[in-house]
Amino acid sequence: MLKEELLQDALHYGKAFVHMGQTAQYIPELKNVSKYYLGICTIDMDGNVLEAGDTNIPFTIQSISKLVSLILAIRDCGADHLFHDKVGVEPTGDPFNSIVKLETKTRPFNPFINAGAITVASCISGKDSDEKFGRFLDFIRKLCRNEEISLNTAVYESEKQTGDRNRALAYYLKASGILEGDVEECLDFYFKMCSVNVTAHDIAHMSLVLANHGVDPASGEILIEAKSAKAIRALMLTCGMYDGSGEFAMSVGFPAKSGVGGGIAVPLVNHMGIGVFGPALDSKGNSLGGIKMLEYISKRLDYSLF
Ligand SMILES: NC(=O)CC[C@H](N)C(=O)O
Repeated sequence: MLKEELLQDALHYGKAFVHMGQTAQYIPELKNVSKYYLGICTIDMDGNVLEAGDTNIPFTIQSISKLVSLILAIRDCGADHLFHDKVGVEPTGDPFNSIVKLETKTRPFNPFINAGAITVASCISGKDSDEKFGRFLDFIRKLCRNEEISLNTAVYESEKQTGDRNRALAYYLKASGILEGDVEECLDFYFKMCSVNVTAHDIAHMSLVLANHGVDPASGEILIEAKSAKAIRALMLTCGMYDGSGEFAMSVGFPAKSGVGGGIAVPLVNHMGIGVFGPALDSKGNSLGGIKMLEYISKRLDYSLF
């Protein structure tokens, strides 16, 4: 049984590693965040919340937003079209912002690397970036059960100003015929969705919905089709921690999705949702303290998918 004491122990364990990581250096606004924050929140199927550390500090969702945009894109253009014509479902073994495979393969390997997520963003319905982002916000507020979720304008502007690598990926995808529509509108939406402020508690709730096959256990509302929730959990396991996914599967054994803001979302099927925040990142862009806390919990509970 998971108890708050165990989360406190995990926090204590994770904190010992934080000094070895650093905040995302390529996004100026994220560079300035203190790397010493660390927190973990769990919510079970009955709505019981356990927390330790910095669970109410807002941070930008970054790549965890790729879960939300993927659900919307599946809804808007269908899983068959999306996974057949636009993005694959295979891990790359390359960093999240890599461009190297775009020339040899027609579609991005998976929806979680930046090239894949930018493609997915282009598949979401909406006449422009504002309309797409409005739909994104409505949906993430439901997934997190928090009406207050909003854009961190400073981070959005910082990303937009410095996102030339993402711009390069997007224009390459446009030239290959994978990305359709206006590239700048698509990128604007992508930068916005990555720059939404959330807390570890919000991420725990989103993970809970994924763990409960797409249904919000509190309201009974179906937010994600069960089939999509299953596909997304599978993709989280194989690609959610980028080129660190294999190691994470071995050491922790849970499906997870990280973001360079320091968040990790972990849905434990039929059990609970976990949300982690720790902005000190490892060399792959995953939360260092966050991974250590999850490793600790997985070992102490002897709970892993494998
Ligand atoms: N891994 C991440 O969280 C990357 C997201 C970030 N917004 C980027 O595009 O580079």
